[in-house]
Amino acid sequence: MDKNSKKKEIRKEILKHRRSLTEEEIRSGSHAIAEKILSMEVYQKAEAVYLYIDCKGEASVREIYEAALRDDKRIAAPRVHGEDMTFYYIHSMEEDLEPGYFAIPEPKTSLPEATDETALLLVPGVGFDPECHRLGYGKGFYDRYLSAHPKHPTIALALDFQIKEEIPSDTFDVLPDLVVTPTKVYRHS
Ligand SMILES: Nc1nc2c(c(=O)[nH]1)N(C=O)[C@@H](CNc1ccc(C(=O)N[C@@H](CCC(=O)O)C(=O)O)cc1)CN2
Ligand SMILES: Nc1ncnc2c1ncn2[C@@H]1O[C@H](COP(=O)(O)OP(=O)(O)OP(=O)(O)O)[C@@H](O)[C@H]1O
Repeated sequence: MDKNSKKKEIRKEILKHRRSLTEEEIRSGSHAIAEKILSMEVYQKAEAVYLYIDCKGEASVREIYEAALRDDKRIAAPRVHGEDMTFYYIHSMEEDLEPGYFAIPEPKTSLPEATDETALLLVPGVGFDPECHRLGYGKGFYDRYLSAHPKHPTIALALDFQIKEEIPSDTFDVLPDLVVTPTKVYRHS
């Protein structure tokens, strides 16, 4: 099977599994992930955190968002423009977002564009492998963003079922520095 068909197959399988999760599974897994990330120096030293607005069974960034607010860090979230993604600073998930690309809440364009090139960037994903290869929705938004903004430290969040033995990789893939799950931290070699 070619690489893209293989990716499609893995994506389909993981998304199917994701739809069967309970709120409680997502909540407890996301809590364990948040505890790990919040204890890391890379979080504690970050002046800003670029997060994603989780939906449809993705690992939740809520606790990290709340901690970052308390810790007086700047917080930014992505908005899709054509093939690209721009981050905007937000103060509140309740007030600063509106429904956007595929109904994912996105920051309003009246907000200031984020300019913190060394912010800690939290990466969403559909699947990962122990070498930190990442499978997304197949549109390449994070690969393109990270190849244009290479200075961010990056941490991907995943529940354990999202880790597969091997995700086929492409030369343009930009791997996150770490993949954090409720039970493990993966770092590529
Ligand atoms: N929470 C979150 N925000 C994000 C991303 C993400 O992965 N997660 N993105 C990362 O790139 C960007 C948006 N990328 C997306 C790319 C494709 C689809 C998409 O095709 N969705 C379809 C099919 C998914 C499915 O089969 O479930 C859909 O929602 O119907 C959605 C988002 C920016 N914001
Ligand atoms: N740096 C880049 N410059 C231009 N195109 C790119 C770049 N990175 C990825 N792409 C394009 O994006 C498409 C999707 O890539 P890939 O299958 O790796 O997506 P994905 O990582 O699963 O999805 P996503 O990043 O949206 O969550 C590819 O067809 C590729 O051509």
